[in-house]
Amino acid sequence: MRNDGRVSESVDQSRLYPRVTSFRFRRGTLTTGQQRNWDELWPRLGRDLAIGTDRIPEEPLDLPTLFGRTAPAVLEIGSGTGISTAAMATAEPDVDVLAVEVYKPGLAQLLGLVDRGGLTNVRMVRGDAVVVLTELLAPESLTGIRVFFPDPWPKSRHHKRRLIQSGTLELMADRLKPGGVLHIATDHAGYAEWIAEHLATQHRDRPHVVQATAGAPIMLDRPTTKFEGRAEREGREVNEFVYVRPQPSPSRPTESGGA
Ligand SMILES: C[S@@+](CC[C@H](N)C(=O)[O-])C[C@H]1O[C@@H](n2cnc3c(N)ncnc32)[C@H](O)[C@@H]1O
Repeated sequence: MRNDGRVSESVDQSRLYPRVTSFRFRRGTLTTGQQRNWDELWPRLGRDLAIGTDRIPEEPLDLPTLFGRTAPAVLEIGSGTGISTAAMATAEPDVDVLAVEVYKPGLAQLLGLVDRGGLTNVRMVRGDAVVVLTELLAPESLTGIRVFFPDPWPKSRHHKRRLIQSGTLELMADRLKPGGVLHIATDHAGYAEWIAEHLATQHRDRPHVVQATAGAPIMLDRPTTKFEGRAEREGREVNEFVYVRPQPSPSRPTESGGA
């Protein structure tokens, strides 16, 4: 597809495109209240991305301008109905949250939660999170990335649609600041195995994440969403992955003692 130079050279583009999307379009009608929220709030809080192969590249986001301040920023991929987004943004007012979702009624619900909660630290994008990562966000711009209950695409022939792939992991790692956290949760055993395998086989000489061993710079407590509640009732284990982008290793002194 494109590479206009904005994408960090360290991310292997050939592993991202061509790609199939990790979502399927779902029709969704807004309730009257949601439509009112959409009309009133979306122009201020949300941004629509074009979808399709013939679209023109998106303008990159300037996070301080978007949020009106400079603060640690978290990207939540596939925010669904925004339950976790709103709860975590409420609990962490000093952190800015960018929620990306393709499902319009979910975003409309989140708009309502943001409005009722008086939240000033949430912004939304309607579109493909891979486009957001590739075109809108700069390398080392995020303190966290949350991927809660990504669609598991359980059939083997659909595994290529899973959001977590080597290329997307590398892209996520590239967009994280050193020390930034990638937090993934899934209730699907097969997807958990897949994620663990992909995390374990990252190229260590390319942007990557490693298992977190110390405290994280953002909260890790999630509220129970619809997906987690159902998993609990049905006896499925929720697997959680908390990984961080390592700090660059300090340059070794040369033999003459210089840096
Ligand atoms: C299974 S739901 C989980 C929703 C929410 N995270 C939760 O825990 O309730 C997965 C969501 O991810 C969204 N999604 C999947 N791939 C996406 C992508 N590439 N960009 C944006 N949203 C995506 C889907 O539309 C769906 O709403």
